[in-house]
Formats: sequence, structure tokens, C-alpha cells
Amino acid sequence: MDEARKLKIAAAAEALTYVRQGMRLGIGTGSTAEEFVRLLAEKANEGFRIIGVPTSERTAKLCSELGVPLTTLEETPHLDLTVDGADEVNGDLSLIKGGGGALLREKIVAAASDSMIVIADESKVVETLGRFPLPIEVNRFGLGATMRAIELAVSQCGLAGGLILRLKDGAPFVTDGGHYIVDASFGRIPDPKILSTALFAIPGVVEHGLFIGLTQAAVIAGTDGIRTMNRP
Ligand SMILES: O=C(CO)[C@H](O)[C@H](O)COP(=O)(O)O
Repeated sequence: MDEARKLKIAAAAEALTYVRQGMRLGIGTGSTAEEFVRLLAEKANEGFRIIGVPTSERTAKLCSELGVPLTTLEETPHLDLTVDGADEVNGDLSLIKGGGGALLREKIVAAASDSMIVIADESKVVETLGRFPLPIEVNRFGLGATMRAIELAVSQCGLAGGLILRLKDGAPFVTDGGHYIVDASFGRIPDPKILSTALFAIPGVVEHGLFIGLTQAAVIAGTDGIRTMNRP
């Protein structure tokens, strides 16, 4: 097994120690979250009682295949804990998420949870968010106008950077919610809150990958071991 996967498993195993009998869980998306699903499935198959809301069709499929019991936010609108990966995490536990395209459901599920734990390897920890391109989920209608409005809004925030429509197999990538994703490369996002407010003011923007104030702890796996970052 390669080192990168070992770190993901180590972070996932640590996050599993936060899971209690009877918990209603939000279950994240991505390769790190999938390691959590595998470990969670082992526990569930041993009789440990949990129920989960998956944050993507991909995670739902894996959970079903492995035997993790699932529910929906219609049946279970209030969750105890969400465990999810991230593309970047900074010192106050603000995140960039959405590299896997699941940001909208991930944010809805995180917001429905009493707490959120991020699992990641050390490479995801940054001083300032923005090295990873920020995913912005947009309605398919009016794409050109929405991209123009995003350009204008980000320049008013003092940011510059290319916007790229995410593609898959040569066609626009479509999210589980039926939207497109625009990836915005800023390099640095010194004030994520200002950018978040500016993006939400654009009608065609459905959601963006800045997760601010949603995470209570980040379990970070490095070659020296595991450390847990708590929100200051
Ligand atoms: O936000 C996400 C999916 O939308 C993922 O959590 C993020 O992309 C991290 O993925 P990975 O664990 O594969 O690095």
C-alpha cells in the first residue's frame, strides 16, 4: 500500500474514535472519506449501530455496497457528526472543498450536523487558502453571464485568477445536483468571508467550496503521526 493511502487510513481511523453508538452521521466524499466509509462499514457489520447520510451518489454507492445503513435528510434532518475530507484546511479550520465535485451536498450535510471533523493528510494544511482552485457550483443556465459576474465580483474583492469550467471526458462536469462547476485559481484568498459574501450575491452561483465556521476539528495524518487541530 502506498504512503498516501496509509495516511488517509490513519486519519480515518482516528476520526472513527469520535463515532458513538446510535450516532446519525454525515458521510463525506473523496478518497479520504472513502477510507472512513470502509472502516465504518466494518464496525457496522460487527453490529455497531449508526446511520449515515451520504454527501454524494458516489459515497452512497460505496456505503450500500459495504453495508453502511443509510438515511436521508428528509427522514433524519438533524445529524450528530459529519466526517469528510478537504482540499485545503487553514489554521482557523476554514476549508476549500469540492475537488470531487460534491461541495453542495457536503455543505448541506455539514450544516445539518452538530459538528464536523475533517480528515486529511498534512499536504492539505495551508497558511492561507487558495492554492487549490476554488470550486464554484453554478446553474447551467446563463453560464457565460455568471462567469462574467464572478470575474467582476472577485476583482472587486482584490483577487485575480483564471476561471475554468470543469470538464469530464471532454464535456462539462455535471454535479449530483445537475449543475456545472467553475474552478477559480486565485493563489491566495486572504479573506474567505468577503469572497464568500461576494459570490453568494451572484444569482447563478449555487454554492462555493469555502467552508467557513463549519468544522470543529481536523484530524491530520503525517509521517510523524496524527495531530488534531481544534477550532480556535
Ligand atoms: O471536497 C471533496 C469532494 O467534493 C473532498 O473531500 C476533497 O476533494 C478531498 O478529497 P480527497 O480526500 O480525495 O483528497
